[in-house]
Amino acid sequence: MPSVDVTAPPSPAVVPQISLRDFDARREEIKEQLIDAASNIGFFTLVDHPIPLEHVDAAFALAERFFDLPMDIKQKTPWSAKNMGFEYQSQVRPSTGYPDPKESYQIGFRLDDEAERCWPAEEDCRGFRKGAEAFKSEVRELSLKVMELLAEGVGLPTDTFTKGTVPIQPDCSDSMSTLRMLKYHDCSDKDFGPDYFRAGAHADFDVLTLLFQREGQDGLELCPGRKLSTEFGYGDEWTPIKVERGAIVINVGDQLMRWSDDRLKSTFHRVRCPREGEYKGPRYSIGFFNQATRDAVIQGPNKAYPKITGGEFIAQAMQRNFEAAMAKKKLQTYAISEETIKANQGFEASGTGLAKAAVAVAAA
Ligand SMILES: O=C(O)CCC(=O)C(=O)O
Ligand SMILES: [Fe+2]
Repeated sequence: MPSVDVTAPPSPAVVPQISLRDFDARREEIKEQLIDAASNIGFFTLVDHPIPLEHVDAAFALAERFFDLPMDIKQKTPWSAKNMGFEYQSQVRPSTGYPDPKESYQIGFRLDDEAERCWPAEEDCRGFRKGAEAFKSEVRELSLKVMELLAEGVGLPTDTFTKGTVPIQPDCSDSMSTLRMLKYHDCSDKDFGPDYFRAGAHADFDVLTLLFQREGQDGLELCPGRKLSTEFGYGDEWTPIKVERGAIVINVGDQLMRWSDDRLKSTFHRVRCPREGEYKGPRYSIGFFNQATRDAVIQGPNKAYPKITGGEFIAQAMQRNFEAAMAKKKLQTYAISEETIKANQGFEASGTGLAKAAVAVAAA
């Protein structure tokens, strides 16, 4: 009998590309392709979608305009626990134990005073709010289409995920969904070695993530969860997702995995640092995170898990992440700099709520 070599590394995953061409006529076919990709790998790219390239370029230009501002101006709109505002090197991943070397600015859907104060003043960043709002709406519009097909495909009412992420009208105060502009720091003249990541391995907490990347700024890699044979995939084979102009990378998050009774897979991914000979300048990306509203009740068609609200789900995920980050204490690979600690001072809350964890671990 032939023996099976269990030590052989798994073969790299193939990330399916799905075209939305002739959407109305091909709706059923596209639904099947989405379900197939989401069930088998949890990641796919979307092409022939309605978002014009110029709009994506304009959104990246806005992101650059914002991130180029002096730190004290950016800190006028600090991140709030409602998932909006600016943070700097404060997102600690349990897989690494150090904060991702990046900064980000998040835009939510809430319409209250707290949301209002998260916007940079017009005189600080001309045209930012108008442009970012327009892009956010456009991306949300597209994500609705995808989420409707995914809901039908797993046997739930069409509007389950769309109603459960951003209530359409009129009150969005419950929303945790967010458009997030990201800038990973310049790595020129630095050599971090193979164990240092721009974004440490993680799975997203949300329902569905849409990610825009820029050509020449690669680094995103994925490792489907079922192939993870070691903690966070160290030593496993990771599949790079090369940036392709116009293609949007989409992935299933943990909330959708639970909402589909684990049929759709939330897959581990990470952003590696550039290697010698590769472009080492900053990397920009823009993610749209469809997150369940605080009160949305998450339960799959076969009721494989008890009901949980979006709010409870996130609270539990944050707690797990916090504990894992504390347990990891891997800060020997990366000492939090004075600059980071100073930059985070005065923040009411920061990053994913894990900044305190970072500082606490640094002090331990
Ligand atoms: O910036 C990227 O390419 C990936 C970002 C990501 O995975 C995240 O923010 O959850
Ligand atoms: Fe992610």
